[in-house]
Amino acid sequence: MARDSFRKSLGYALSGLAYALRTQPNMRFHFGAALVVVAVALLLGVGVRDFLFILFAIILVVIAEMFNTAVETVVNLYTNKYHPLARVAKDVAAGAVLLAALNSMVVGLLVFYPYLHAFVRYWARSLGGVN
Ligand SMILES: Nc1ncnc2c1ncn2[C@@H]1O[C@H](COP(=O)(O)OP(=O)(O)OP(=O)(O)O)[C@@H](O)[C@H]1O
Repeated sequence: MARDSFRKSLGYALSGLAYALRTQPNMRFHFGAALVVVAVALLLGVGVRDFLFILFAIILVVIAEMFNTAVETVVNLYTNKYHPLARVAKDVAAGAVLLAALNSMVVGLLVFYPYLHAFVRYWARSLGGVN
């Protein structure tokens, strides 16, 4: 019984995730960017802690985007006419996505900077440039 109910809930949750991916171009962009970032992190061999920071930042953006989609959907269900509160709800939800995205950029810069710096120095040195 409990297992059936868990399976059903999991199905609903996965269909919510699939809906967001299918209908939200931003969500697809976040997923694409996340794949690239994870691939670069693996290529550079970042440490486990740094990898976790990156993972948390990525997941935070995806979660914010999904709540944004949920808020937009509920607002659209309620009204398709202009309403100042509808604007506030959508703008606040969009603001959450923006914050999560800015956070992921800062995390990415802080985590990747030493690796990219070392990488650039290595190539510069092997090309006989900067020491
Ligand atoms: N019913 C409404 N009343 C008032 N303002 C609205 C309403 N619907 C949307 N807006 C304003 O338009 C902006 C964009 O709304 P919209 O629903 O197109 O979101 P979006 O971010 O473009 O959606 P998507 O993620 O699907 O691209 C909102 O952030 C809000 O400022």
